[in-house]
Amino acid sequence: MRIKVPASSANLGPGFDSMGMALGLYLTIDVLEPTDHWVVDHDLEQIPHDERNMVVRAALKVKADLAPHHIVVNSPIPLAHGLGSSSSCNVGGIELANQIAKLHLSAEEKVEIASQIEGHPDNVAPTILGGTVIGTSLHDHFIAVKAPAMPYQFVAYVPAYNLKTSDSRNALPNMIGFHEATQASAIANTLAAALFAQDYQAVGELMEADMFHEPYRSKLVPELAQVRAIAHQHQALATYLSGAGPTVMTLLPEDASVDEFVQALKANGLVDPVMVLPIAEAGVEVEN
Ligand SMILES: Nc1ncnc2c1ncn2[C@@H]1O[C@H](COP(=O)(O)OP(=O)(O)O)[C@@H](O)[C@H]1O
Ligand SMILES: N[C@@H](CCOP(=O)(O)O)C(=O)O
Repeated sequence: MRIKVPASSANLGPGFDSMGMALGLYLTIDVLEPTDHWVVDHDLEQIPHDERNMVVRAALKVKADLAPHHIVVNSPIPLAHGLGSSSSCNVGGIELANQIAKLHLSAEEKVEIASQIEGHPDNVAPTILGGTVIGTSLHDHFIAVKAPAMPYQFVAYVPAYNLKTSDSRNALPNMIGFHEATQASAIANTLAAALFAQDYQAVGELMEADMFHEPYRSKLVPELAQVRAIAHQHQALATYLSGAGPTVMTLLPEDASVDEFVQALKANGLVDPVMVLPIAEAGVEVEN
C-alpha cells in the first residue's frame, strides 16, 4: 500500500491560520511488512528512523497500540521551508493509522485530528481535502469551504535557509490593537469573498495586504519584499510568504514567462531554487 500526501502553501497572505492550498509535490509512505518495532526508511539527515519519526508519532496519536510496520518515506518537500512538510507527515501518519487499523475515518475527522496535532488547520485542511481551502475550528469542530482554483502559475522561490514554523511563529506579537485587528480581519474577509467571486484584480491587491504576520516576519525573510518588487515588473498577480516561510510564492498569469521572471530574480542576486507547483485538486490518497 502507498499513501500519497501533497505539500501545501498556507496563509495566502491575510488568511493567516485559515487559508491554504494543496500543491502537486508529494510525500509518499510505502507500507511494507509488520514488524516487532517501527522501522522508517528515508534519506533525510537527523530525522529518526523509528517511533520517534513524525509520521509514526502522528499515527500513534490516532491509535497508541497501532501494530508496528516497516515503512518507506520519500519526500521532495523541503523541510522547514513553508511548504507544509510537517503537515504532510502528520496527515500521512493519520492515514497510516486509518489504513492499518481500518478505522474508516472521515475527511472531517482527519482534519480535526490533524488540526489538533499541527495547532492550525490551514496546511492540513487542503492536504486532506485538496485544492484551495478556507476554514476554522469552531465549538470543537472544523468548518472548511473549498474555493475555486486560481488560474495562475504558482512560482515558489525557495531560499536555501531553514525557518522552523515554531521559530517563525515566535516572531509574531501576542496581541494587536482592536482597530488593527478589525482592519486585518476585513482584508482577509474581502480576500475570501474575492476568491469565491473570482475577482482576481481584488485578490491580487488583498493578498499583498496582510497585517497579521508578514509585517513581523519580513525581517526574517528579506526575500519577500525583494521578490514582490521584481514580480510586480513581471505581470505577477501577487506575492506572499508561503506558510511561515522562507518560501516566497508568486502568482504569475498562465501566459507569463516563468523563465523571464527567474532570470530577473537571478539578475537581482536571488539565485536560490525556483519551483513551479500546480495546485493539487486531490488531498491525501491511498494506492493499493
Ligand atoms: N519527511 C519527513 N520525515 C520526518 N519528519 C519530517 C519530514 N518532513 C518534515 N519533518 C519534520 O517537520 C519539521 C519541519 O516542520 P515545520 O517547522 O513546521 O516546517 P514546514 O514549514 O516544512 O512545515 C522537520 O524539522 C521535521 O521534524
Ligand atoms: N499559518 C501557519 C502556516 C505554517 O505553514 P508551514 O508550511 O510553514 O508549516 C503560520 O503562518 O505559522
